[in-house]
Amino acid sequence: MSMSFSLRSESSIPGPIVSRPTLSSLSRVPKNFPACNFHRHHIIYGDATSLCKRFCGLKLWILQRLNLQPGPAKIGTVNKFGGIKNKEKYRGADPSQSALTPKEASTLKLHDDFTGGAAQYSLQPKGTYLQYVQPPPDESVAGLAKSISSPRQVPSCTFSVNGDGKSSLCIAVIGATGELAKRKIFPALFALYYSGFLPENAYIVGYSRKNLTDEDLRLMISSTLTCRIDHQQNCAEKMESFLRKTFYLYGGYDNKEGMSKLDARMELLEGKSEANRIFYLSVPQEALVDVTSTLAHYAQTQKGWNRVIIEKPFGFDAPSSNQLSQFLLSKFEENQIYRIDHLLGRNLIENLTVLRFSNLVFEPLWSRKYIRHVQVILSEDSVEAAGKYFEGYGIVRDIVHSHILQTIALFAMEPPVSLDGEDIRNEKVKVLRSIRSLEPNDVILGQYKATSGNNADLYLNDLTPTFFAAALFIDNSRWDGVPFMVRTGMGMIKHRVEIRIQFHNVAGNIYRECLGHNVDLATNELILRDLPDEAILLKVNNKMPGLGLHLDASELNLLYKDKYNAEVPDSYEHLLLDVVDGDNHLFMRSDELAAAWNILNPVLQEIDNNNIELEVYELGGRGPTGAYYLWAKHGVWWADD
Ligand SMILES: NC(=O)C1=CN([C@@H]2O[C@H](COP(=O)(O)OP(=O)(O)OC[C@H]3O[C@@H](n4cnc5c(N)ncnc54)[C@H](OP(=O)(O)O)[C@@H]3O)[C@@H](O)[C@H]2O)C=CC1
Ligand SMILES: O=C1O[C@H](COP(=O)(O)O)[C@@H](O)[C@H](O)[C@H]1O
Repeated sequence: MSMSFSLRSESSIPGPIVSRPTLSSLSRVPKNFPACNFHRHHIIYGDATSLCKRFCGLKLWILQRLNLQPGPAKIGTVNKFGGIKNKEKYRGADPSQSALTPKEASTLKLHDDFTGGAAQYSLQPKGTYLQYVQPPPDESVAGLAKSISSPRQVPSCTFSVNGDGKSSLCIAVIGATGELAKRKIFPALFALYYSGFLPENAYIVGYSRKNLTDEDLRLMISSTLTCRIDHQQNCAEKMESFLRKTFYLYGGYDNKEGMSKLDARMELLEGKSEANRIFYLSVPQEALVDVTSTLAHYAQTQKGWNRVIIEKPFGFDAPSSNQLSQFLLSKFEENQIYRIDHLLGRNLIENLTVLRFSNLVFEPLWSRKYIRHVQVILSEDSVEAAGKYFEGYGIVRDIVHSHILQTIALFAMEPPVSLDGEDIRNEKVKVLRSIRSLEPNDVILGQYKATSGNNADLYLNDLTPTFFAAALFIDNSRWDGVPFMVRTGMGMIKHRVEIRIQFHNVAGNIYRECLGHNVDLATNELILRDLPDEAILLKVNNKMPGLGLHLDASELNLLYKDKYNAEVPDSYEHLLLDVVDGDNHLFMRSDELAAAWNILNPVLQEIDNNNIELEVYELGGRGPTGAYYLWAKHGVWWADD
């Protein structure tokens, strides 16, 4: 039997606007929204040598690159926007090498410098309009253009240069030709633009090494922009205007010419008013050091704040990650750095804190006194990620280090002083530092079995785990002795993301005769589910109707799709908006990163030294049987898939 209950708030929520009822969004909901006032705030079938080249080589390479960089030279001081105040200093000593001022840019024929000889702009006398002239087709993009499905032509356009005194926002997507940019970043930016979450004077500038034009980029991304089912009004128009605000520049990642061109282009768009910039570094790790150093010196604005988004993986292990962090911190202030793990942009994650800290009924139960164990489950039915950087990294580095440990930190932290990002990060890092280093015998690692019928991409080296299960313990007074059972894998039976909290039995239960050996009846369980079907479920006992006394374990069920008639925004959208807002609570700070590596280090060392055998499991199955034994060892019963 299942019961449903509805968590209706006092004021009913108006229609489609409610795209993201989360903590961090409350400060930006439209005025008519009834909200409270927050302070915003492989097994290898190949040879081991090539494996080692790939596996260890990258790590060494990164370290070498890091060591080769010139010493720390953080330039300028950070202003209240997190931006660097003294631009002259970070531009470098030779003024003749510095980037163009808007004035210089306005007199420049942008023909070659800005578009690789493809597009032309001309500045009108008063400096308010640039005329964009459609470039002739460029052979270099013929292949790319062919690959574009149903391109939406954007006509030649004019755009207004920001001259109205309002602050502007330029979002530079570095690695703009990549998969991530195409599939996730540009669509998320469009969704934010569509919903009015980007400032009026927002511009998007794609940057990469390929010789493309503005128009090429627009064609490329236009096939991936979509409007939500519940947000369809003026969709085509909005796409067009978004594309008009989108530009492309090509250049190297390691030279100041490229980054200075980027800076000049953004200055031209920004005009004279306050200008803020976000740099989304959607490039492989190999390119990160080059990009960040030149970007820090040549592409930051001094007319507002600069924020840098760094993609996973965040290093390879503790030493490489620490070095990378030190390097980044020699170029940027901590509060400028946003390390993104898009899985943390899910509704479930934000709900962890909302549920706990905005209800009276959960927080008092949130400790070892009432909670027997917690299960954190993230299984993917797909193996899509296997072809990417995943090989050589594996699931521990890819998913456990950031996503799982961050989830546990948010779940288990003490109440933060406020919703301010730093207050939350202060609490998260305490949890991470209290988590006991993982003992290899408390860990089950597995790898899905690729068979001859499978795509070659699925074959991984034998040091790449695709399944991880472990019991983690937080050695602090709140959580002492409570096992946090983690299970995450690829190529599993079901796509499932949930947190299950099982409570202790009722002491001296006067209904024990009615419970028998039914564990469901003996235990209350709170399930926070993201996939499939986002829901909050609470298992409680109740009396079945009728004569006699029969207890039934029922679920109080808040099923999101029934309750909210709104599409859940993509997690990139959520997190990008957080960056725009300067809300960094879902992004890992350097000390969190280091603490997380310390937990995993013993296991990573065993994997890297080839001391742990990966248990092979069938694709589409339930994963290694060892995980069931591990669960049993800790007295936890397996929540079935
Ligand atoms: N895709 C995903 O789902 C996920 C991605 N990530 C992270 O985001 C990054 C970007 O992802 P994705 O777009 O899929 O990656 P890509 O491999 O597609 O790289 C993105 C762009 O970076 C440039 N690039 C590629 N290799 C190099 C290199 N060796 N040196 C310099 N530039 C290079 C290319 O642009 P050009 O040649 O035009 O300069 C490419 O288009 C990944 O490396 C990873 O770190 C993290 C989690 C998931
Ligand atoms: O960050 C990652 O996420 C994907 C899963 O993302 P989703 O949005 O498709 O659920 C995962 O496959 C990949 O390994 C990881 O790096």
